Formats: sequence, C-alpha cells, structure tokens
Amino acid sequence: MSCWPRTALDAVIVDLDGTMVDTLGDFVQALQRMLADLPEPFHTFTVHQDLVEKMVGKGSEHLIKSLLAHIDSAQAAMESVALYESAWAAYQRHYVEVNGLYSKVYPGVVRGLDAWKQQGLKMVCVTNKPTAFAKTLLADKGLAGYFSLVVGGDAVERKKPDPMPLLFACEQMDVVPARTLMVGDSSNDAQAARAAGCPVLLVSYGYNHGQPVHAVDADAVVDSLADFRWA
Ligand SMILES: O=C(O)COP(=O)(O)O
Ligand SMILES: [Mg+2]
Repeated sequence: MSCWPRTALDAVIVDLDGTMVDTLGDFVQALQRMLADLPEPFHTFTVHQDLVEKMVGKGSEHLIKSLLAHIDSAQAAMESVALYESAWAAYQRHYVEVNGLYSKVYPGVVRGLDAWKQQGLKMVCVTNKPTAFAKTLLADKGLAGYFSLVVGGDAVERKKPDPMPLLFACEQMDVVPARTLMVGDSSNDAQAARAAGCPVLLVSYGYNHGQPVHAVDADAVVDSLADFRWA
C-alpha cells in the first residue's frame, strides 16, 4: 500500500512498458520477425517471452544487442556494426507493424490514471521506448489523453536509469522533482528517480530484468495502480 499526503505532490511521471501496458508480446513478435531477416544462427532462433522479459527496459538498442549476443556472442561481436545496423532497421520496420497488436493495458491502470487526473496532477509519460512507438501505443490503448507530454528513449541524450529524461519532464511541467512521483516497474525507473530527487512508486507486476522488484530501493510497491491511496 502506498500513502502520500495530497499536498506533497504536483505531478506524476508514468513509465510505459511493464507499468501501463504489458508489451512483451509486441517485443517478441518484432524480435522474431527481425531475426527472420538476418543470417544464421540468428535466422532460426526462437524468441521466448521469458528471455525478452529479462532484456527489456533499457531501450531498443540494448534489447537488440542483448538478444544478438545471447544467440551467438562471438559472431555478434565479430560482425557487430553491420549486423546491428541490419537488425536495427529490420526491428524498426517490424515494430511499426506489430505495435499494440500483441499487448494489453494492465488491470487497474485506467482507474489509477483517472484518480491522479481528477486530483489535478500534471502527468507525463517517460519511457525508454522510442517516442513515436510510445505515442502510437498510448493512442491505440486509449491512454494518450492522460499525458501532456511523452518523453521517449530518443527524446533526450540519455535514457533511464539516467535522471536526464525525468529532469527534462519536470522542467517541461514546471514542477520540482521532489514533488513529482515517478511510477515505474523496474530498477531503471527507481534509479533515475532517486538520482533526479523524485519519490518513487513501483508496480509489482512488470519487468524488472527478471529480478524481484521488492529488492529495489523505492518508497512503495503496489500490485495495481488502483491501489494507490492518499495518506
Ligand atoms: O523500451 C524499453 O526498453 C522499455 O521502456 P519502459 O519500461 O521505459 O517504458
Ligand atoms: Mg518499464
């Protein structure tokens, strides 16, 4: 259970993948189709959801590189630039096709967002997903209207766990980090929040690199955004 005094917060920053939308299915599909465009041994590798769950969260570049290295680290290292460039281009192409089709909004998300909106809190989405993919997904899932801004992984120079995207979001909302709650699902979100000086609330159901989220330094953990309560 989380309890913040209403007077303590002016804004909320909400993470996307693993917090609002379960997107593992989209990632699996895009990665599987990307591999089909690459030579062996990548071509025939089968992508499983539990593998992707451990690799997701640090942006598309990291996800693609982690998967290629997992399949064949020696070859991935040897052909790194050319292999990565064709993988990246294929991934972008396929992700556009699958974005939102194999994903769903987690239970409690709409209730949680509605409650914050009704309280008049400013709301921004900060995700490591590329901005264009994030905006399309939020619109597709009926969540775009909650956010005055979407800061994707390509919007500023550094991604979470760096505090830069959170500080940028606070600047844009004209709020101070200490009065801005970061809501996320992983240590990336928590570390970025701590470094920016934001309080942090984590959800228990997302992707924390395959690690238990309760071990992460956070102010509170909830099983659903609908469980958020004011003190
Ligand atoms: O694309 C990713 O790496 C996931 O992004 P998010 O958890 O920051 O939304
Ligand atoms: Mg996330």
